[in-house]
Amino acid sequence: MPSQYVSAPASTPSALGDAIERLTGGKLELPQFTPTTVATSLVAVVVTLLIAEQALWRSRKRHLPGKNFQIPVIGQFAESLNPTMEAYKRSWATPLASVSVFNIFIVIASTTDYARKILNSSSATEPCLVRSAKQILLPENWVFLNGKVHNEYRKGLNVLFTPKALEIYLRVQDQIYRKFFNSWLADSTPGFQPYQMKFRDLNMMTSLRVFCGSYISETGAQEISDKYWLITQALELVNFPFAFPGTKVWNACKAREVAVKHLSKAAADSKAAMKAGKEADCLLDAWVEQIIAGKVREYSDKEMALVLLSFIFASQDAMSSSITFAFQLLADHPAVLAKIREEQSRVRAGDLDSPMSLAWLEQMPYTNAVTKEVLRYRPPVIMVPYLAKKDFPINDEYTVPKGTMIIPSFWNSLHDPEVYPDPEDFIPERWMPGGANADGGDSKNWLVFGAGAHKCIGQNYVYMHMSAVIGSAAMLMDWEHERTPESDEIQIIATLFPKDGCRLKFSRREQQDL
Ligand code: HEM
Repeated sequence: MPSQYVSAPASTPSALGDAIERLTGGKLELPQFTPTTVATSLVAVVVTLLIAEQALWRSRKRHLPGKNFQIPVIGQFAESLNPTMEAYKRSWATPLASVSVFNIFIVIASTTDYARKILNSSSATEPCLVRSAKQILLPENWVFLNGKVHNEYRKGLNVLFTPKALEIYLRVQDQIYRKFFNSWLADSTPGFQPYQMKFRDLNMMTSLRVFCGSYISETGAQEISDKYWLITQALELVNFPFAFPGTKVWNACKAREVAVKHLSKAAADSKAAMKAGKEADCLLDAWVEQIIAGKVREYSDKEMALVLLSFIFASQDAMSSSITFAFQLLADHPAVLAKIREEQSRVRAGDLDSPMSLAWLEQMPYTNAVTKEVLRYRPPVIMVPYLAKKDFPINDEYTVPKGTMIIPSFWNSLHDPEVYPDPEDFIPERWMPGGANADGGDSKNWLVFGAGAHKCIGQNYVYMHMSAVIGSAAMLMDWEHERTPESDEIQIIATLFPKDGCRLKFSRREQQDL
């Protein structure tokens, strides 16, 4: 049997030497590796790579607007670190634009038709969120599923947003709002304070209590809320590529570990309580109720925790942004606030103690119109990064190359004067009978929640949350806004916020004002 390994014949070196000598006439001259030749070769390699990089950029971008040359290696990384509305608006000035960051080729699409085409082409595109999202949310999280398996998973989660479930959440929400309102009213700090982070806290506590009821302790909820900011900070369009200790992504992963620990325990506790016959009073309970009834399949504690994490991840920044702008805009538009109060007084008929209900909300078209207008005027999510899974012909002239990050952007659609007259003005009346958008239906420009298979699953909860918080605040409190030169400037921290942090002062509304 031949051996598996064969040694080289002992004669090989001398045979090779003989052959070389015959070929070179005995004069073999090896190149001289002087420092100069090494340096010259290195320069040649680097220059070739740099030319190739620029050539690749040009070949991908073709005729699309974008810089003619990119900064080697990093491209437009510096700009992506501190995104500004002015820079974004420049990139939305043409229907398609192109940028490159760390050689990630990015196409930005800013018309309604292109945005819809990208969001609805699930065979060619899929959400890629920002690159850090997979590290933070964990690759097995359902939000990274696509196609049929994503649809199936999502169907199972729809039970969490039925009117019956939303009614339960509304009761929880009202308690949290009142707790926060009271703490703001009790704050004796003189003058105005930035409220953006306080709205964030309100929103995080509302989410945690709506999702987990009392299965998370006060300290646990506070711990998640405090650490969650680290996750937001890591959501840059392009992060430093490695999650080394101390980097934003590393800190965010640590924050996620804490959150998942608390959320998994909450899921286990809800299962035990519901089996023991408890009445559902939070999202986890509503979910377990459906599981026990056999209407949806079993989910492990970790799986439920990751779904809740995805909800917090998807909602926290966007909701905080909208609530911040709602308070600022209402202070700046006292006539709008007065109309909300008039509607609230009428529907509540003087009852300020009962929590808001879905039936009440349905009778508050003006408050709901304000919610819609806040979302349109300052859409929290101005773009969603998608990935071209294959070459994707976006129009007859241009095919987005496979592997491109392709970003549908929503600002232009929501500020389109053809659809929303005077788009730069805050006009809730446009959604009321007789107004330009009175049909209230989602026109094709209404991209606040995206479109297609991954359209926001929480949108009904968003409308309800916004209208409930605005309505209750309007009845219970007065507030003033300190306008600064930066009040109308927009800062982008994953979503949009007023640059000065929204400086407000709250006071209790006297009974005779009601
Ligand atoms: C003002 C608040 C919110 C805004 C503006 C918003 C907007 C969006 C947008 C634009 C998308 C991407 C859609 C697409 O790719 O086409 C999205 C996805 C998503 N949103 Fe929201 N969202 C908000 C609040 C919420 C809330 C409160 C929840 C959960 C309770 C939530 C859960 C999700 C989830 C899970 C996804 C991914 C859905 C999927 O991949 O199937 N969002 N949202």
